[in-house]
Amino acid sequence: MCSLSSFNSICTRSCFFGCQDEMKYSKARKLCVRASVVTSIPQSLRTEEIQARKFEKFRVGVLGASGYTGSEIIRLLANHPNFQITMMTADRKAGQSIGSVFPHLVKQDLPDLVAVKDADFSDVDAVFCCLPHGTTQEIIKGLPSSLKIVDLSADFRLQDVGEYEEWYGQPHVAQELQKEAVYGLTELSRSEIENARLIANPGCYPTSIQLPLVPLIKANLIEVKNIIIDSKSGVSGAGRGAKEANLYTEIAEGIHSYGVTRHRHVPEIEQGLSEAAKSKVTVSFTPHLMPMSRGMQSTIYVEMAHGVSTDDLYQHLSNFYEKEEFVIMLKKNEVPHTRHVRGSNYCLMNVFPDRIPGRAIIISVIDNLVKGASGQALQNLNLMMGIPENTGLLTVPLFP
Ligand SMILES: NC(=O)C1=CN([C@@H]2O[C@H](COP(=O)(O)OP(=O)(O)OC[C@H]3O[C@@H](n4cnc5c(N)ncnc54)[C@H](OP(=O)(O)O)[C@@H]3O)[C@@H](O)[C@H]2O)C=CC1
Ligand SMILES: CC(=O)N[C@@H](CCC(=O)OP(=O)(O)O)C(=O)O
Repeated sequence: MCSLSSFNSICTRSCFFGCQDEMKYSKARKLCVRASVVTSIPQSLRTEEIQARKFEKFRVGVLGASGYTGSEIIRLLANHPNFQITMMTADRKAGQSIGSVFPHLVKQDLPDLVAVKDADFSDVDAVFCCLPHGTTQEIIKGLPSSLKIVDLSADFRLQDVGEYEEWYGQPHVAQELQKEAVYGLTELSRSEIENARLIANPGCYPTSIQLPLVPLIKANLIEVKNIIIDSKSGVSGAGRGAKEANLYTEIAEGIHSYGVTRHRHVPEIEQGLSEAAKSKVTVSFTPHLMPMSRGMQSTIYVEMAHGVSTDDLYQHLSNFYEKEEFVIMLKKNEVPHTRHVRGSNYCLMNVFPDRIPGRAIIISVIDNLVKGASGQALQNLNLMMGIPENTGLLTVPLFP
């Protein structure tokens, strides 16, 4: 018979099937889920909890289903074996069917969009909250305390409420919930996410930046001063709402910087890097808008610690992410392309030596709507519900 200690290393089908003895279900489930990065657990274990609750799947609500991240949640859940969308909300588009708002989703058998005030939260186990910041806190604070929530907005990402109020220019009206929220950068906080009720899903730029930098900072391989980050995003990052600045004529055939020195993601990036460094880290961060619908690249210029080479950075990141499903170090010298992650939950990265001795250039790419938003949100909800983290997320990128 297999023991708990043998589970700790790797969960294989054969070891699991031998393990029918006195092991506690929840502990086994957590260990298996952690190991699911390597291999998946048997369906029977996952469905046991669902069957015990007398319905086939966990019932999920999508708040803000008529927006871009909401529609990505719907797309990803279309083939998810354990989640069923039972409620979807919209604001201006309340009352409409999802097929009329998003024709590519017309074949999904889903309820019509309702206004949040008309949504029945007693009928769902978990919600994805895909609403604008500000609106989100107001709505989440009124939800039943039993609900699991993955919030894609920025409302619960900053631990320091004063910093939130300064950068977002509005008061925080759900400060108790802020204390409960867990920052959901999945690969870096698995155990906290598994036990969380409310996840603050990271911003797209902070995801692409922290995935390479946090492991390097924790290992003292790079200096934390003089970090320069140049990021580029597709236009879907700005949401579906009509804005003059996002018209085709304003975006096509050119690129431009925005939020120079004052983008709202600066405190979020600095919060994550400072926690890794255990000291205050400040960065130079400039985002750019690209004439593409989705995709994001961060090019990061760093100074290496004394005696450290780019090979050391490469080796450390390769080892750190070796067993991860979604974070991939490319072969040496291969350049990450946003086109190679479109529609997928992957983050591709690589490290290059700068011409200036002692400096390195790190490049990471994600799809802003997937690993930068809805894909990571689903990764987190899978973990929170005890489902293998990659479920519903093994979509192959769209190419070309
Ligand atoms: N787009 C991206 O790449 C990323 C976005 N995020 C964050 O995720 C959240 C959603 O983003 P995204 O999907 O792009 O945004 P969209 O603008 O595309 O969608 C917003 C959604 O919220 C609804 N909504 C707007 N105002 C209200 C309100 N007052 N009350 C209730 N519902 C409302 C809209 O309904 P209707 O359309 O019917 O008016 C729509 O369904 C935002 O907080 C964003 O910052 C995070 C990471 C990446
Ligand atoms: C291209 C574009 O406009 N991108 C958005 C970032 C999207 C995002 O992650 O926003 P939240 O932090 O608000 O969730 C922006 O720069 O505001």
